[in-house]
Amino acid sequence: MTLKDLGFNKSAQKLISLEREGMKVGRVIVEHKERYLIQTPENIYQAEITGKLRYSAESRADLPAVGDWVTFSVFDDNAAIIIEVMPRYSTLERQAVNKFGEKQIIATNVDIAFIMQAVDHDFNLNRLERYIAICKSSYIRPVIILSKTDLIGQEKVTAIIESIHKRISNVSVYPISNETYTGYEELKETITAGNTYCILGSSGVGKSSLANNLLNVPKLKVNAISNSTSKGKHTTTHRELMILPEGGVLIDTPGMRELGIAGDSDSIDRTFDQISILARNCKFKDCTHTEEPDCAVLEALESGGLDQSTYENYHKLKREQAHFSSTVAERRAKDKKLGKLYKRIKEEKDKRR
Ligand SMILES: Nc1nc2c(ncn2[C@@H]2O[C@H](COP(=O)(O)OP(=O)(O)OP(=O)(O)O)[C@@H](O)[C@H]2O)c(=O)[nH]1
Ligand SMILES: [Zn+2]
Repeated sequence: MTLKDLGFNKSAQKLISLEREGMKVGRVIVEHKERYLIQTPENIYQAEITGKLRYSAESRADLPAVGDWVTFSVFDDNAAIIIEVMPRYSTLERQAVNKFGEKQIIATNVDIAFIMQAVDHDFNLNRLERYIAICKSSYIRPVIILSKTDLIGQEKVTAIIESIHKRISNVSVYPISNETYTGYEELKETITAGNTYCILGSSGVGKSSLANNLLNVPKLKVNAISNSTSKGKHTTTHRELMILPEGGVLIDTPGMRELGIAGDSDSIDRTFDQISILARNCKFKDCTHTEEPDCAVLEALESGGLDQSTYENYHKLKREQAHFSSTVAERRAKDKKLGKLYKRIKEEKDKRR
């Protein structure tokens, strides 16, 4: 195995130097309560972080996450201490439920996300757009996978693909069936060594089935593994970062199951290409496309050149975004105010001495 097999590609090379004297470089494959498994081409290490790293971390985001490249040193046998988390070229995160609106990292250094929707009742263009927005704000390339094509006719599949292309540009769509393996050849051709992948989508769309099929895990074996882990055995078999047999790395963490919007508002604009192109012709540069005169977006909406649902989804995402960023901004402002207050109190004290 080489570092490339573990996903060390050009994007990583740009940020990460491997010249670390006396230290090892590896990739985090499991994170659980500040305990980690690190994989190198030769070995897997159980690791903790240095006290320095813990205390200098300003938030959870500064601690290692699955997908991170880290430097570490080894003391007896397989025990290791993580010294440094290397810079990330992409970060998949979600708005955590914690009170500060702090983002929670789901995985890092992911190149491509397979956004999965089933062609039966799960199919929903707004939700697709939402996932694409998440990917773009995370610097991850989205690819759409339509699953369960065995449940409907080819004509309907074609119609769904057309409806996607009408709303969403520059994203490839792969129709597959996990039952009949239809579409797998085309999909596998896009998977290349050195890249890291993840699968996003609602519950029940077939994410585990896809992962198992890509990993060539026989169905029976999946059950055997989950049985042994539920008995509380030490779970070295449990990995959240796996190497695909034909090359490429797949990350599957529990956090991927539920995602919200947590990104910059630009990413939404980038997703809604059509709207941003129209917006260039709005009279006002800061047009919100809601009530302004000479708004090119509203005009397109009226003339039918812009889909009503695209327009509504755009505003919905913007609102969520605004809500999210205001909580973070408010917190920052509060911290700043507190900081000033502490400083003033200290100054007053010093004066009195
Ligand atoms: N007919 C059909 N059924 C499928 C296909 N893919 C998955 N299923 C079935 O759909 C159900 C859910 O599949 P999973 O792979 O567990 O879906 P998931 O997205 O991992 O679901 P969560 O674990 O809840 O997130 C299972 O009963 C699968 O057998 C498919 O392509 N065609
Ligand atoms: Zn406008």
